[in-house]
Amino acid sequence: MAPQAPRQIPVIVLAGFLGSGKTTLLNHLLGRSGGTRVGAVVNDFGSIEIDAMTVAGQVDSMVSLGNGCLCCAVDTSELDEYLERLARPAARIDVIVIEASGLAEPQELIRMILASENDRIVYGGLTEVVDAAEFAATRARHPEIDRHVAVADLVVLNKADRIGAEERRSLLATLAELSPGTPVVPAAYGRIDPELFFDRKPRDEADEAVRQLSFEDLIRAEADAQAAAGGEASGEHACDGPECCGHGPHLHAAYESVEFVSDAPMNPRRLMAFLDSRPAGLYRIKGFVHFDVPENRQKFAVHAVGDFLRFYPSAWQPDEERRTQLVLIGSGVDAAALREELADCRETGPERAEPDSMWGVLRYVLSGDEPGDPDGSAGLAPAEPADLAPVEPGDFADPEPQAGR
Ligand SMILES: Nc1nc2c(ncn2[C@@H]2O[C@H](COP(=O)(O)OP(=O)(O)OP(=O)(O)O)[C@@H](O)[C@H]2O)c(=O)[nH]1
Repeated sequence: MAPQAPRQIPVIVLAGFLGSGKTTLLNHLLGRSGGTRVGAVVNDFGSIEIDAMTVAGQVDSMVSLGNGCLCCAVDTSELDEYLERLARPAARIDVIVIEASGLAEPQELIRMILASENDRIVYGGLTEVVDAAEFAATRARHPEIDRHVAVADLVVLNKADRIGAEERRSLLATLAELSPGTPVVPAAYGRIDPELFFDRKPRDEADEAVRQLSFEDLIRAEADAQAAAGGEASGEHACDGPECCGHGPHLHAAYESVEFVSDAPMNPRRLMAFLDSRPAGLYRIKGFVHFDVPENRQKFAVHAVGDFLRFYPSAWQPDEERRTQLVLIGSGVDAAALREELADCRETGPERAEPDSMWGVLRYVLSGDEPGDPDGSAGLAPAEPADLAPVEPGDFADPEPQAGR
């Protein structure tokens, strides 16, 4: 009897602009993977690997890559090494998910996976997560996003809880136009059916409009782009700069990340003043905050995406160092000034902040009726759509949150 060819492990790329909900979706899938063993490559744009910390502990095997976008930070052979680690038979992984940074070029990742010499893996498709509340503004700033949607095999219209029926209809029509024939799944908190992700049915090869891009397609696309740019095409991707791929600057060329770490606790009022006045270019903030305020000594995960701001309290692990770790990602931001402003938010004296100093923070915490973080990872993936905590009139000395925040 001829030996059976080993089953190939699908490698799925999970992409989407900054803060669209990739980690939330991945956590949802990991919590519901059943017997499917998932390996993950998690790529953080900043050098503090917040996403990796959030996913760790849930995934069966993980490789984390910080400080840059996968599309430029590694080449095919390096990515191959990471995939090799996850695909080794001893790990018994069924599917590998690459969570790209919110600024990565998915096409470059696909190209690298298709060029992989590892015969235990096979490209499994691109899932593009779209932030329903931010998509229109993001497209206006970055028309390149259209290209990402166009090459997707599955589009998740996430944060559907943040938009109305009319906007939802209009977004679905736009997405259908950008990626004809591609399934679009509206979701809140990335709660899609795991079957959709792990067990995707092969596309109908006869249907040109909806079929998955092949390596030849990508080579051809690259050749066309290179020819248009007056250069030579090559099969191997060796990205050496923002303009190198022939289709305009990579998204991350316009962004920088600023990291902030403090062992001293943060003063809640000063931190809220910083967050409420954050510059428009500072699109994304994520991380964990340590407040040493009586009754509020939990670990507070914080997320800002555009105008959106939320805190998610959870318990510190017994052996976890209580410290603040933040990554701020923006365009045209003054990194030194941001670091200085954050340093000024630290508690300096021996006196402790009063419990009522937390009110400004607690306004951005999900209400007590919410099931909260289902996996205990960092409060990043509430199991239900969320409202802000109910606020009694006159409860707070500070003004109400601004619209959208
Ligand atoms: N209202 C609402 N918030 C969501 C939804 N999905 C995710 N979020 C919140 O959006 C914020 C960002 O989510 P993440 O999953 O960290 O986004 P991401 O795409 O991994 O972010 P980057 O890796 O920085 O690009 C968090 O506060 C999430 O709780 C959703 O469907 N609705």
